[in-house]
Amino acid sequence: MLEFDAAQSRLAAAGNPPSIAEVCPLAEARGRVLAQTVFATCDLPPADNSAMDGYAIRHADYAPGKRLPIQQRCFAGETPQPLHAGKAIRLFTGSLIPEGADTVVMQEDGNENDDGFEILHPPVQGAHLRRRGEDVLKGNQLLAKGRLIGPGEIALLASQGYAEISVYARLKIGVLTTGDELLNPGQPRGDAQIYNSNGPMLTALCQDMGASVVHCLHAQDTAESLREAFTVLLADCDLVLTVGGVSVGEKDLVKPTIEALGGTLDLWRVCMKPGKPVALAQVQGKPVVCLPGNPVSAFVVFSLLVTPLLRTMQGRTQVIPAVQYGCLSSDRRFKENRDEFLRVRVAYSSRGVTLTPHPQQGSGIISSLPWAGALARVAANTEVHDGDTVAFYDLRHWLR
Ligand SMILES: Nc1nc2c(c(=O)[nH]1)N[C@H]1C(S)=C(S)[C@@H](COP(=O)(O)OP(=O)(O)OC[C@H]3O[C@@H](n4cnc5c(N)ncnc54)[C@H](O)[C@@H]3O)O[C@H]1N2
Ligand code: MOO
Repeated sequence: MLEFDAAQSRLAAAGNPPSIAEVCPLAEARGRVLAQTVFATCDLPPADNSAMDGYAIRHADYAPGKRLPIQQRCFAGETPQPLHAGKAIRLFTGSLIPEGADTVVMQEDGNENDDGFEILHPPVQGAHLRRRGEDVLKGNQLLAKGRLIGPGEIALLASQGYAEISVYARLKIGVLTTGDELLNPGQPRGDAQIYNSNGPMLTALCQDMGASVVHCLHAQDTAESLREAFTVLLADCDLVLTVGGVSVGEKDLVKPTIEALGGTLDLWRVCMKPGKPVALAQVQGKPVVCLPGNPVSAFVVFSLLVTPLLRTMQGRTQVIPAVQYGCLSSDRRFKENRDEFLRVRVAYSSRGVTLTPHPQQGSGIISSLPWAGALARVAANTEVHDGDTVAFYDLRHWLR
């Protein structure tokens, strides 16, 4: 059997980073991946400015009980006059600091009348100033190529005046489901049929990762139907994910079909539960990953084994998210001869992280999927019980 971590590294390396970049408006860049390292175009803030609504003074002008006449009222966006000795300039949060001023006094720390501003508490020199360049210096690196763009990255890029940005082309994925027992939601169902849930699930998982699902096809369990579907998927997509039909059953035709298309396929027995049968193929220069058909197995294999490959192919530099640790809370004991990935709920408290497993851990229990927030790992041949520390994979990190 192939160790779980070895399978994960092998899959992470099974595809190439993208070579095509495109220009994307910043407003549409969330979830895209930077194709260029970005540098600061200006100091940030671009000039010294006030962090408070208050008064700009020279610190040396302060004396208890003294009033400083107001020389100017200067709003954010206006240009202040140079500050005269013995005067104060009224300013607001974001107002530029006048030349000659070295301190801002908050309005709450004094009072203003027609004779000027009286300061009630001795001010600290340099207080409430936001210095030019204290955030970012012009020319410094802002964000590295390969970075996933989220709201924070967008804020930083916008603050530097970037209206558009170079990102990698979206990864194009094709999903292929197999099995004659399956039918699409919306159709009337016969007794021996079940609805295809893996197709919509994998589509949504890929979309959450920022990829584009170009096709989600269903093939009947015949060589011809499979070959037809593969031909379309390989022509239009960078990566193909198939689900079902790769284990040991008599109708498992995925492997021969891939071989007939000139591909090579390695069928792995990964030391993980759920998710033992996983195959990796290269067909016409494109990776094809075959996931086990049981819905939970497909979900777990996608989350932990396939997402690193997606991130590699998206050009992201961080392809394996962090693994965290928490304390198991369960009246059951767990022990398997494969590494077991339990669907758990995660609770954070001042005492630490608690992981509560779903009561049903079978690989067909679809109702556990919207319930779970993480996958907790129980090492093979190791018994764990209530209170034990185990590794867990938080799906908020692993599925983005
Ligand atoms: N004799 C053995 N039988 C099985 C073994 C084994 O080692 N020896 N492994 C079991 C494990 S573990 C898994 S996982 C499955 C994997 O089988 P396949 O990947 O070939 O998948 P299928 O047989 O096609 O389907 C399995 C199961 O999942 C349902 N399914 C498939 N596709 C969908 C879909 N799109 N939507 C909803 N449900 C789907 C399918 O109806 C089956 O119930 O093999 C075990 N058997
Ligand atoms: O590997 Mo199967 O995926 O245990 O259900």
